Amino acid sequence: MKDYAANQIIEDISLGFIILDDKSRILYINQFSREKLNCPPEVVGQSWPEMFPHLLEISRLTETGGPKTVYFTIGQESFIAIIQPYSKSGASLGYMIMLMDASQLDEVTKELDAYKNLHTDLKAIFDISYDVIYVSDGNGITLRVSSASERLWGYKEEDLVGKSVYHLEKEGVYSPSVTRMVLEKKDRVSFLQTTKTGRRLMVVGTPIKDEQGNIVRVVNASRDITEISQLKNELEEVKQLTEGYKQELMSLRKKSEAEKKIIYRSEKMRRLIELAQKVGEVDSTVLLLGESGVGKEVIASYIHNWSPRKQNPFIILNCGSIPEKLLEAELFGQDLDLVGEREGRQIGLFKKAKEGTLYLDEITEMPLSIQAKLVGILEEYDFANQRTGESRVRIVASSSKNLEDEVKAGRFREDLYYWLNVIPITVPPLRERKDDILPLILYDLELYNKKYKKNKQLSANVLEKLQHYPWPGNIRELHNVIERLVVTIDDPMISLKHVPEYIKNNAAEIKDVEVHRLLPLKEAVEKVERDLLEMAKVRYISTTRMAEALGVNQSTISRKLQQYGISSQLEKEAH
Ligand SMILES: Nc1ncnc2c1ncn2[C@@H]1O[C@H](COP(=O)(O)OP(=O)(O)OP(=O)(O)O)[C@@H](O)[C@H]1O
Repeated sequence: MKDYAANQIIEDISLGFIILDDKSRILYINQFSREKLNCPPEVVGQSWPEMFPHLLEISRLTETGGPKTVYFTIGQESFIAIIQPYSKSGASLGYMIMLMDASQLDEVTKELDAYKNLHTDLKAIFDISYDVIYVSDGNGITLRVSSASERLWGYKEEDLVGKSVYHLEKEGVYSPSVTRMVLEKKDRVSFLQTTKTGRRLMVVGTPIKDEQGNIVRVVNASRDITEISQLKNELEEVKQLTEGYKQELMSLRKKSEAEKKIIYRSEKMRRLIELAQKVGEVDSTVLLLGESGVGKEVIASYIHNWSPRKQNPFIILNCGSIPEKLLEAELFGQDLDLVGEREGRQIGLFKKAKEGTLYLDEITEMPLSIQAKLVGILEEYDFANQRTGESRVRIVASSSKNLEDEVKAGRFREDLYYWLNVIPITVPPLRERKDDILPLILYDLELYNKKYKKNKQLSANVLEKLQHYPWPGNIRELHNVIERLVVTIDDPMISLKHVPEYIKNNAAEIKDVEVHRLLPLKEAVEKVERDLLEMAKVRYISTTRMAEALGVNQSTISRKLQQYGISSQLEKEAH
């Protein structure tokens, strides 16, 4: 084992080992060398330069003395030879040559070349980049800066490399330092920055972390958006101007429409209009409730036109008709990524409505995520208002659903409900203010006659039917029915036969007192009494209930039922 060790190892290892004497004769050559150099069997004692004339390089080196390293190839293989002279007491005794397979080194060399190329490419990118690319280490020491730094900040790469970003920030080279912020936040940071040279930059700083999560590099890219920003501002100004004109036009049109169009005669509506006028004078948030088509939007517009805000925009946003993402963008603004959340918000409708009124129609249709953001804005407004007393957009919201039910069902945020429910106004359905029906019909008849250049009349019977119909779609339905009659009927006089069946059938159900001919008063009163009792009998199960509905006492009902010979069975049940 002992003997084996020294000789055999040298013989067997994958390294070449050759010893030459001072005359360059081969004294020893191991297995690896013999194989790789294709030696003939009798090689020991032969002259190295004669045996291997193709390895002249090595022969020549052996003549020059000191240790040398040579790179050479034989066929497809490449080798490195280290030539080491050996001597004793100053006299040269010969040379030792070590041979190594250089194929592995080839790989390393290739990789090194690839890195060199990559470095050249990166440097080129760095230097031609329009953005400033800024690389620092985990301690904030500047490692590299692209040449755009001179154009954007007025500092060359050599002014910055090697310096701490904390120091450069203090010196005011840039402020704030995005690297510092990334190192503090340990996360990506982006913001807008104006440089000392007046450039507007969009800065994005990204941490590069090692496997343990430690920041090893911070890479920042700062893009010059001065021109874009100027263009954007100009565009925004133009947009605002256009929006302003549009709103002005709209509100002018709306104003005249609203003033013309609020048709009413009922006491309920008179009181509601009075309330709307009072509400118009203050800034409180209004919640308009009522069935679809009752005129909530008309009232909202009336409130706006009655308010000191009437010169400012009245903006309507139907929360149910726009997809969620678009609704969010409409309300709070777009380009959140580009301009940052706060600026983004201000471009939305809240900014557009300025000191006007924002009408949020069908507020219950607003997705919960947007409701949350709206609450945030209302809180901000409230805070700003308390602080500065500054007047902001006034919010009028509407709902045709019962908001409390929506809150209970978890579809509407309770806090938003309280924010909005400051002044609730319920617009009653048309069937609860029948006095308004006739003026509305006559108004529409005139409107559509004019619009379609017709001269239609409605017969007394038709007017009567229409007044007795419950109008589940309220004023919107009434508009549609009158428009359809005016457009589709050829006869100049629209009579009952032209009225849709569903109207006639439903109108009959809620018949009021009808008089078709002159008759003695006593007889008429009796007829009405009988009809009323018949109707009440169908609807109520006891004479007590009937008495309540007809506003008399129960004994009167019993007596009258007897008088007119109407079922006495009911009376018995009632007792
Ligand atoms: N008092 C009124 N006089 C004349 N027209 C009216 C009146 N009230 C409402 N209208 C008209 O009826 C239609 C429906 O009104 P509006 O859109 O204001 O109802 P709404 O309650 O807001 O409906 P929705 O809940 O479906 O949005 C509109 O064309 C409106 O101009």
